[in-house]
Amino acid sequence: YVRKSSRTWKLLNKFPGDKPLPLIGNALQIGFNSDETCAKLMQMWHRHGQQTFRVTMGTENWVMLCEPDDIRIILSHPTELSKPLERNAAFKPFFGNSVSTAEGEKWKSTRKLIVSSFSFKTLDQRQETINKYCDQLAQIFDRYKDKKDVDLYRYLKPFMLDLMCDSFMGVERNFLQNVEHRYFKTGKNIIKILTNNYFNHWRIIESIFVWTPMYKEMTETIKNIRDLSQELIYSRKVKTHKNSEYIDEIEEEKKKNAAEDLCLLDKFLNSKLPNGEPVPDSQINEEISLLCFTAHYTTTVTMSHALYLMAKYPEVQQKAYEEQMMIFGEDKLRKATNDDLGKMKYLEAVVKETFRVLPTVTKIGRQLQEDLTLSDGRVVPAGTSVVVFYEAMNMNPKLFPEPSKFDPERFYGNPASYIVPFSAGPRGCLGSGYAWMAMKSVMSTVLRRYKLSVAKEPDIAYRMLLESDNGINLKLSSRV
Ligand code: HEM
Repeated sequence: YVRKSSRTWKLLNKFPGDKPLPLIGNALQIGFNSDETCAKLMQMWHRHGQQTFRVTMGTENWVMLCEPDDIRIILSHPTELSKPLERNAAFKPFFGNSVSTAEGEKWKSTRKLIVSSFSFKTLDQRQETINKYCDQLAQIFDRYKDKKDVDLYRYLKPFMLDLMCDSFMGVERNFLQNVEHRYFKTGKNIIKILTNNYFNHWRIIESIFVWTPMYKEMTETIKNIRDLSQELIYSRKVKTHKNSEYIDEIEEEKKKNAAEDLCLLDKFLNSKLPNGEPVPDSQINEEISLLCFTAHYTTTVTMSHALYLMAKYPEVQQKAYEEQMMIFGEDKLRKATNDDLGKMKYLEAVVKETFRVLPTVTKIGRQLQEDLTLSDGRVVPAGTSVVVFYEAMNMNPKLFPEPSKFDPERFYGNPASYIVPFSAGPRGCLGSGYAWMAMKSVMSTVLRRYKLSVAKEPDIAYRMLLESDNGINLKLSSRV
């Protein structure tokens, strides 16, 4: 009765949705297996007429936004920047109060510190490092060509982590030569644990959770991620403070790049707290752990899925290959320049269509501080979580006719698009430009050298990030 008569409920009731039960809300409809939650939410979307709908998770109310105009309103909002409570509770054990969770001054200053490492001028200089690791990747893939299947995740995760360490942390780690490293073994469970944390509210009750095997698994996983960050911090400190040769090198580099220092980790190490004290290593560790993990994971799964879809649809692969041949001509093995990447318009359309059918980030959200008016005049009350429900928007036949068809032509030569895979606005992704560079460079390297076919269908799981539980297994046949 209290719920029904409240102002909040009267406003929420303007959105279609299943009737929530006291205390548990819509838990019965959502189920208790978080791997099935996304599918259950999609069923709700269909059941309620493929439009924005409401869900109650325990005592929390969510409005699942599926209309592009409303998604634009929330993502471009200048002050509604807080992430949902359950999302932050899920992320904090892993990444503390780092940039993607922080709010207010802490968030602003960290974002400002990171952002200059991603300026266009800086990105240009990073292509050389990307090419260095693309060469190593091709040497590894050559061992598989015309012989056995290769799981792309197995090599693209270390590839991306090498790039993150070398390009942004100033430390060469050579994970591509050590793909069995424990970071990847435990790292593959992280998205599952985060998703369980997000949807299984009982985990917030620490006095119960700490006694479960899931808690032990989570703490071991966190330790592995944090250990790597600590190692990077230590290595960089040794390099910069103990080795005068490096100091000279860095000073030289700084002069060359003026305000745009290339090494993001140095910026963290040299930054100060509001009271003038140096930022403690534990806080830097949270930022490095977040950046290294999320950046390598999102980029890996996206490019692996795009390559898988090209293997599955040979006519798409052929068109992407022809585009590569137009750009590189006879010199098939030339290193890609930034100019070349800019010309890969069809490949770009393939990745956008991949984002649509297999959205890497499946949901993002904001916890409303004030009432929010949507494009049709309905008001979402303060305190509600508004969730950008990518899977539903991307499958809406009004926006994308024949939505289950994989058709990159939708995006080819058509810059206007409803998909926002990197989010947008004040809290949008800081690494999108870099991710595009890395993805296009890898896909260009692969497409020019090998003809791809599917070796095993992936076992796709819709979690906070979409991933395949059995990797992405392809056959590579020689093209050169
Ligand atoms: C295909 C790859 C990637 C995808 C799909 C992706 C997507 C996203 C999304 C959806 C957000 C959430 C924004 C929000 O809640 O509104 C985000 C945030 C962020 N991303 Fe990415 N990302 C990718 C790669 C990267 C890379 C390579 C980096 C860094 C090198 C990066 C750094 C960040 C940071 C720092 C934030 C937090 C921004 C903030 O809260 O202010 N991302 N990304």
